[in-house]
Amino acid sequence: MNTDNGLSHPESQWAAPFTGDRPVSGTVAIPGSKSLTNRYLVLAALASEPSVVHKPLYSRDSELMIAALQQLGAVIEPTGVSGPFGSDLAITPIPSGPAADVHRPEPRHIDCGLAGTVMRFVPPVAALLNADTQFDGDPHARVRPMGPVIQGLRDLGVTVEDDGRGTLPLTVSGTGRVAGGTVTIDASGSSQFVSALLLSAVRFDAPLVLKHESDTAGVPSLPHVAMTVEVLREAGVDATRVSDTEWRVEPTAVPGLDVTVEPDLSNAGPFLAAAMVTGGTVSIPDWPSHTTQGGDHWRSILPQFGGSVDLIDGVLTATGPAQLNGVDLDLSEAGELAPTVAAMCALATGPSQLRGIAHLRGHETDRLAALTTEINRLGGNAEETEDGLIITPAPLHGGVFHSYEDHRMATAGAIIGLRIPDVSVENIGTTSKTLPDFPQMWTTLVSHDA
Ligand SMILES: O=C(O)C1=C[C@@H](OP(=O)(O)O)[C@@H](O)[C@H](O)C1
Ligand SMILES: C=C(OP(=O)(O)O)C(=O)O
Repeated sequence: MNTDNGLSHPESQWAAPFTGDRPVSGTVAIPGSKSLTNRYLVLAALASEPSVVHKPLYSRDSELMIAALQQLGAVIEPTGVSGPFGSDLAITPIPSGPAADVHRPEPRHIDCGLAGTVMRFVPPVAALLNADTQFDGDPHARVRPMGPVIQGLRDLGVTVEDDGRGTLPLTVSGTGRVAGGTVTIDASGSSQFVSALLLSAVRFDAPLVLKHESDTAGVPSLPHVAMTVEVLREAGVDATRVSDTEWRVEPTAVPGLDVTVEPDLSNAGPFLAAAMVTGGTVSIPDWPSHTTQGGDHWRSILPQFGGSVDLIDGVLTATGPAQLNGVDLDLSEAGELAPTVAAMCALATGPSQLRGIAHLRGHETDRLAALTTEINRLGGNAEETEDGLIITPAPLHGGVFHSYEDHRMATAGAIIGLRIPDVSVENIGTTSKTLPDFPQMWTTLVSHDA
């Protein structure tokens, strides 16, 4: 069995651990949610008092968010109180008020990496400063859609310059204030366009009424918008979901936050899938009894593959079936689970159809194309539809599973490698986007004798 954690050579191929017929069983503690960590950081930076975020995620996406907010004037430091995944964070907010800088400072530069939360959530924060802020990121970040954030800010009176493609790179020229008002955007490409404007609206001059209008589709990943509204409301902000196409946020002097980040339930997915595809049993502690994370959908998804799921005293336990069923799933509410689901479908005994995820073409990579190519490269039978994938059982064989700089592609390859010998994942280090310890955690779980 391979025990190289792959981190020493992040560009190399990582031999995925293969278990043969042995069930994978064990307990895996999962670090904090990317989505909650980055929302809390943004809101803490916009608050009117210092905040503490307990159990934050430490990963490339959250570190990019910390660096971005520091560029804009927030002070973010470890408190010195540490848990298993790192220190809690103390955040002193960005100084508020119009023209906080008497002399307009030199332009600031923000690296978004490939983080959707950074490239979407931070430009509206920059709009609140009396400064120019330039945003850019990884090569693939330059094709992820940004148009509705740009248009929304322009409709609010903010000057945003891009090269006309509606993507990074772009420059936000803030004046120190954003008026607020009613704005309509097409958020069918990403729920993050909605969350971005709602979060910064706490510091707008007047209430924000944000509407979604589209000829093609509704807002995907609605639980993530619900998460934004809940994070705002828990912080004392008057934020309202009027409908699935309209939200309202009142400007509020946000008191300091004292919040604890839940484990990342989407990142629990590959470990639960390990139980599912090998007929094993995997438990995840600290599963929240109430959550807005889309990853809570595992509780309804895994039984459709034939597995069983129990949530007892905050521990979620999944047990895999003798043979995986195919599934027919609308994943529009939880598209970020799709690569993990697709890996299970590729190992299932019946055909599967995944629907409602056309917007995955704008994720870290075009995930529908990437999953189709990589599953078929290993002998599988996957095809793209207009809004998803059809995956039909076919005998798989070993080979290289390419990750396209996408953490969830890399973990999908690892799942398939549990059951198919000689699968290598190219650039397993890309899992550092949200789960830097993935290779070590995976190897530890898979090597564990139940
Ligand atoms: O707001 C967030 O934290 C996220 C929203 C979703 O984006 P999309 O609506 O673009 O799928 C999700 O897929 C992404 O991983 C995180
Ligand atoms: C789509 C994802 O990330 P991002 O926040 O970069 O959009 C994801 O993590 O699956």
